[in-house]
Amino acid sequence: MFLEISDLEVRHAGRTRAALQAVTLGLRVGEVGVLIGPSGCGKTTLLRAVAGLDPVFRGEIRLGGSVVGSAALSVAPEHRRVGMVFQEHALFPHLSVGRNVAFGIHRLPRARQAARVAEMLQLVGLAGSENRFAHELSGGQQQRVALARALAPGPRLMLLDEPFSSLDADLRERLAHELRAILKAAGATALFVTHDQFEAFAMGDRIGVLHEGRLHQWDDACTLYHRPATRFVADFIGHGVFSPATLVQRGGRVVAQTPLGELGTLHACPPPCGYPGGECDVLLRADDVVHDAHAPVQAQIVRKAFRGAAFLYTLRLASGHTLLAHVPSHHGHAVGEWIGIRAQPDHVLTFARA
Ligand SMILES: Nc1ncnc2c1ncn2[C@@H]1O[C@H](COP(=O)(O)OP(=O)(O)OP(=O)(O)O)[C@@H](O)[C@H]1O
Repeated sequence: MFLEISDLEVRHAGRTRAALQAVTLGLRVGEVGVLIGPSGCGKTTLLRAVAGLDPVFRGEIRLGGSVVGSAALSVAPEHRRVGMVFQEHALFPHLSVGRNVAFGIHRLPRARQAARVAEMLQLVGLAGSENRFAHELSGGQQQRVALARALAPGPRLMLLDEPFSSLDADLRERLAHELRAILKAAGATALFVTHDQFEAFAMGDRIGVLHEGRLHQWDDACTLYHRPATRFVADFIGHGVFSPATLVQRGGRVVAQTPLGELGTLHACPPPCGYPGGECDVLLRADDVVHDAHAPVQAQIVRKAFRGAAFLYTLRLASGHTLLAHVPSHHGHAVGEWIGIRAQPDHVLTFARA
């Protein structure tokens, strides 16, 4: 691993609760890692600890095999060779784009500086913009200049803290894909913070879900979605609801009795004895619940949200349980209408009752 964080604990002065606890993760050279989680979960603190801006209380941070941060040792931020891009673009408005990008490489001979600036601007899609001024650029262009500036000194690791949060949704999504391509072209290893899971999925080779200072899971997007390690991750990633279920053994297989009927394809499902009396909750995502006019179970549409090809329906069963379903948008059901629904999950995820 190139970046290795083990059992990291970070505490802020005057706070009783640790901002980060027992965080362990690793990134290989050239990988992009993304941290997501609700506001205050510790994302920025983790980046700041890696940069050397917040002290380590317990555990270790290693870069390229050497410890850069522990309770006993802290390599100064400027000696970690880490590049940073933060929310606000923080370009120098009175300097040209070229001078901004050259900021971290002013010790190089002028000709080499100019060549490196041109190379970085080419990489971020702003070739030939050296003489423009920061205030003449759009928000997205300014962020790309900030990225070029951070990449110019050839950092070993790039840290990006919600660099697109001030931009509109469309531009953000496009830039997330572009940024990934730029980081890959530069061969950069990067750790990126966002609270937007679509951005995380677009960017990350590995994604970490943080909650109240603890890392619940560190995995690729597919595993995170299909095999959430905890109830919190299951809830945070993707649209879904927990539905009460009773697991029962029937012959050689386990079935889950739910308000939507019996679910029988329980991949990697624990035996009923895994929960007291087989009573647990199953996660039903909006994609797992389909509209079927012939289904015996009926649900009332409580809310509809247009999502392009599909509507996201919030449904209520006669039992009072709530469900979510993606229903193709050519169906013209009205709010209040009762429709037939069926569960067809690929696999069923079970959790202990909250
Ligand atoms: N300098 C500080 N002094 C004291 N407490 C702090 C300091 N910085 C952060 N905290 C606290 O540490 C916890 C983690 O904060 P952090 O900024 O890392 O969260 P975050 O996930 O980046 O949040 P957001 O998404 O809102 O930026 C929060 O409870 C926060 O209030």
